[in-house]
Amino acid sequence: MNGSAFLFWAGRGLPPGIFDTHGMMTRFLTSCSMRQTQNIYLIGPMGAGKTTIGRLLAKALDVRFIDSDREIEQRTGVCIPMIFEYEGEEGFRRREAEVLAELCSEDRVVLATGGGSILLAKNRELLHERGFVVYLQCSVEKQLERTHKDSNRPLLKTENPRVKLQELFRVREPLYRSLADLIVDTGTHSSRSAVRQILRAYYRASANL
Ligand SMILES: Nc1ncnc2c1ncn2[C@@H]1O[C@H](COP(=O)(O)OP(=O)(O)OP(=O)(O)O)[C@@H](O)[C@H]1O
Ligand SMILES: O=C(O)C1=C[C@@H](O)[C@@H](O)[C@H](O)C1
Ligand SMILES: [Mg+2]
Repeated sequence: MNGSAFLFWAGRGLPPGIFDTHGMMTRFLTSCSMRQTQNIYLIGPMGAGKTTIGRLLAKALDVRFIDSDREIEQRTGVCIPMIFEYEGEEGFRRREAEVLAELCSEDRVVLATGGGSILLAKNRELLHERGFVVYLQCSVEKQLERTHKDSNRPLLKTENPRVKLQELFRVREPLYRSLADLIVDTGTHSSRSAVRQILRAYYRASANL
């Protein structure tokens, strides 16, 4: 293992319980093993659990958690639906790319990205370069279940959110997959179980360097 501290928990040993992975399915892609990184970036569709799992993961690693959607809201002082209303999706994507570029310059962070952040090639490149990328995956049915009470997702303010989510899935799923160092199904696993899978795979990837 390279002596420079590229592991969050370098020198501290493994976080307790991360091998406690009974019954979990992990698809581990080794492409990241050539890159040194101190960051974990969560990608995936709305309601997949990026914010929820990201918080838990950062806590387990004792590193900073950043949610790019919240960061955009804090910087602009308005909520995401309002940005969509005044500047359209294009305006939002511009802001998102700016914020992402800044957040990707940080080290030792767990970053929950916006569901559409992978649409721009420059964002995908940055995420790939600077972090261990985890695709949190779940079915459209699960997404609907998890998002139906929340009005903070402008793309779902439509007559038929199911159709919208299916359309987004068709376009985005190949992009999420192509970028992922690890894919975790949050539809069938609890948040805590997802965190354990991520820690285990990240540790393995780092140990392969
Ligand atoms: N296994 C699970 N993993 C993650 N979240 C879950 C799980 N089961 C239920 N949830 C719930 O799903 C809801 C949506 O999760 P969350 O807001 O973290 O998704 P998100 O990916 O950040 O969505 P968005 O892209 O819209 O910000 C939360 O209320 C969370 O508690
Ligand atoms: O899937 C999307 O395009 C979005 C997901 C959210 O995280 C927000 O970034 C915004 O609502 C757009
Ligand atoms: Mg979120």
